[in-house]
Amino acid sequence: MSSEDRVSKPDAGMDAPSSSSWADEATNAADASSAPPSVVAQAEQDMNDMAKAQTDGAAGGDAGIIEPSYDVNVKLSDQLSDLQADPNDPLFSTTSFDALGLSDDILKGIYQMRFTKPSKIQERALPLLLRNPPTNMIGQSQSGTGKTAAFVLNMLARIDINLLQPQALVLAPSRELARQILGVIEVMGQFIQGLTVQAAIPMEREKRPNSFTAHIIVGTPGTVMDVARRRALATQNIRVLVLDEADNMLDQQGLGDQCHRVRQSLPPNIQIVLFSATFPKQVTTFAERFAPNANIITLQHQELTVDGIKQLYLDCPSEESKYDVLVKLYGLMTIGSSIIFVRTRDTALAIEQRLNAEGHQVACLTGAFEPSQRDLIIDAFRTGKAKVLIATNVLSRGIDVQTVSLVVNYDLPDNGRGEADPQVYLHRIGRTGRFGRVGVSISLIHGPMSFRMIQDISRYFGIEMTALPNDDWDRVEALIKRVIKSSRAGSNFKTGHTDIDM
Ligand SMILES: Nc1ncnc2c1ncn2[C@@H]1O[C@H](COP(=O)(O)OP(=O)(O)OP(=O)(O)O)[C@@H](O)[C@H]1O
Repeated sequence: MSSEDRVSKPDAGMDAPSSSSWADEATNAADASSAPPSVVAQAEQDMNDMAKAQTDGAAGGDAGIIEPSYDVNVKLSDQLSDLQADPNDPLFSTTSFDALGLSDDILKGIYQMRFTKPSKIQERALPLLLRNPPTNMIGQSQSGTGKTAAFVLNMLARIDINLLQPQALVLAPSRELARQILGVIEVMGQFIQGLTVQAAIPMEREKRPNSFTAHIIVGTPGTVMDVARRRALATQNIRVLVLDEADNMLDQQGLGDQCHRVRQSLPPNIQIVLFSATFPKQVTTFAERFAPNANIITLQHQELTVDGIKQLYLDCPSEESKYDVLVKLYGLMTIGSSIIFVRTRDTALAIEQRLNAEGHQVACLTGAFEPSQRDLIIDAFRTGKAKVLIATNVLSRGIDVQTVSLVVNYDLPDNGRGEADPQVYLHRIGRTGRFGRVGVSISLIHGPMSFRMIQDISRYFGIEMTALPNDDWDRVEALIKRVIKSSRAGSNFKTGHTDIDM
């Protein structure tokens, strides 16, 4: 397994957790997890309200058009303006981009992307990031709230365009995320004459550059470590280092060692910027050591979930029946785009083959594929050529495809010891509901272990998850369809907190 595969939890050849104890506890779990009628009725009411609000507020007319997410990707919307005017929303801000002291070329890039106002994290982080002398930052905000633009704008503002040397380096945990960030830099920096950006990610031998000389380098830690060691990357003028998904990057079980080695190859007094939606306690100390004396913007667990994402779970009668649920969900999954998260590469391949053999069209992306294959698959997903993607945790973080309206946790994320991994859960479901949009996540559970896991996740974030009825598929389908369809009917922004409050 290459280092770039190690996103949050390795997806390599592990078997799914054994559910042998299920037979004994089946009745309990089924009782405990089948939803009382009032919960289901409440869910139905909420989803009807949400769907109605979406349809009422929809501008209409863009159904079927799918744009690459890093291109011109934000539709101007009155609904978004409403969210950005709500002090309780993570997209709220009182300032404008104009007030941040950015150059005209950078501002043109921002407005070309149709960003009208900063989000909360952008409003709070940017003045601190841009201040001189540069200060380190550890920044946390909910998934899909615009952290990328915050660190990209800081880098663009700090580049000396006349110095043809790498000056800023971004590390991301997967090649897909590194390529996405590179795309954002290119679009945002398109009016800065002479700006160059280069990816340092695993490539087939014949495509590998001999040297990395662009102003901004975006890469995965293993490759960056390698090119720095081979002196193919001149590091002496690098003055900004960004770790996106920083908690994952500093995790000592994963990419931590490589990130530390990259850091050691850079000049001592550089600005270090760490961003993520999650900073679990065990990583905080590492983060503070990695980015000393940083300005810190953090959130409580309870503030982390995005309220535009309707979180559901379905108690399946058997492990095998989870597959049947996928088949039933297929029609809903193709209204927008969907990601099905599984635990292992083997499961991903097995489900892909079975669904395709049965006449459904699905794609699959895991760390087992060749780099060029991975690029083709994610690009097909971004442009809507592939609408349903089965993936391991390799895609759980950072991927921004605005058409994703449904995330399915076929297997719940676990920490390898049979316990839930709330952080990975949060990142996975955060692939939908981006920047004020609505989305649905459905976790398929079976047996007491996964029931306990979903309870632990719900307790961790202080949220109530909604159980779908497991004996009335027509009703489940109608409920989900209304939300997803309305989200494709026009601009799929949520229209206020009450739409989706439980
Ligand atoms: N100020 C803004 N106005 C409108 N749209 C924005 C703004 N800032 C960012 N966006 C859009 O919001 C989406 C989510 O942004 P981004 O991918 O940076 O989120 P994130 O906070 O990094 O999420 P994650 O934690 O999942 O990585 C992107 O499509 C981006 O173009």
